[in-house]
Amino acid sequence: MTSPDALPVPPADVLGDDHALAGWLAAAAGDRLLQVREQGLEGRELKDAGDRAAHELLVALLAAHRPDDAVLSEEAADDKARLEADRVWIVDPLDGTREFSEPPRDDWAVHVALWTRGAGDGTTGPGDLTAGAVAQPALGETFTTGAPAVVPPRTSERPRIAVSRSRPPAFVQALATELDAELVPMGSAGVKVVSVVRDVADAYVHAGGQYAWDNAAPVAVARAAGLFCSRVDGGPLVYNADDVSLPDLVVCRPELSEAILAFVARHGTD
Ligand SMILES: Nc1ncnc2c1ncn2[C@@H]1O[C@H](COP(=O)(O)O)[C@@H](OP(=O)(O)O)[C@H]1O
Ligand SMILES: [Mg+2]
Repeated sequence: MTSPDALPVPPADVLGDDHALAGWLAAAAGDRLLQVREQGLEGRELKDAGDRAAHELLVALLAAHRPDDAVLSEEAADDKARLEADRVWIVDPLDGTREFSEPPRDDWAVHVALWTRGAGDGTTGPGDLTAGAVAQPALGETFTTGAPAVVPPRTSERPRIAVSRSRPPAFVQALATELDAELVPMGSAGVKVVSVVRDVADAYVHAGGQYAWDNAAPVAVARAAGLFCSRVDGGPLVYNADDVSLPDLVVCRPELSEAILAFVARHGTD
């Protein structure tokens, strides 16, 4: 257990700003995960210790600083109170748990997103994401909606598609062939989205399974940076739905969305 007196304290200017708080929370959990990685654990023990430590820290900090808000975390039961709440933090305390347990890999992340009732244009249900942050602690980087990243000019003429390292959807290989694209396998949905923000990749395409916590914060950060985000059928990404499954998405430079969605419309994702 994280004892309350071991909790880091957010600076005053962070407390009043959801964007800043999301970034500070993700970075704080990332620092905790870097400490856990130094404890000499391996394999399943290291994965479990990381998941638990980051989850407990985020839940304790949210209880301390946003006591009226609901929380949906990968590492806790979904009590559905969130469906009546006006504000819901959607967190994945450790995304890319597998890669976290394989030092010195750096492709793992902390995701913190805020969903707010009444936000959005009505296409994404009763509310939408209003703040978010993705920390990539092993790089010492945190990307937030508060200070949206400026996506640099594209350095690769040939599109680079970030794809799951352990569960790449089969259709993405055919998509890459059609677009004359290169596949870039890596762990963590957050790291793949951040790789598009950083011009390490130009698109992230996934299907076959994922949950709201895997992509909420990455999508908040990607939208703020001006990237295109949708389901693979072009439909909206809906958060804080009853069903936490959100199995597919496309995040890409805007100029690639048409070709990717057209491929999926023609060939499906089987
Ligand atoms: N087919 C699938 N079904 C369920 N979850 C999936 C999945 N493919 C990827 N994910 C989840 O999405 C996150 C990123 O996966 P990947 O690294 O393979 O791209 C991981 O989250 P966690 O590490 O939080 O479990 C992983 O569990
Ligand atoms: Mg995850």
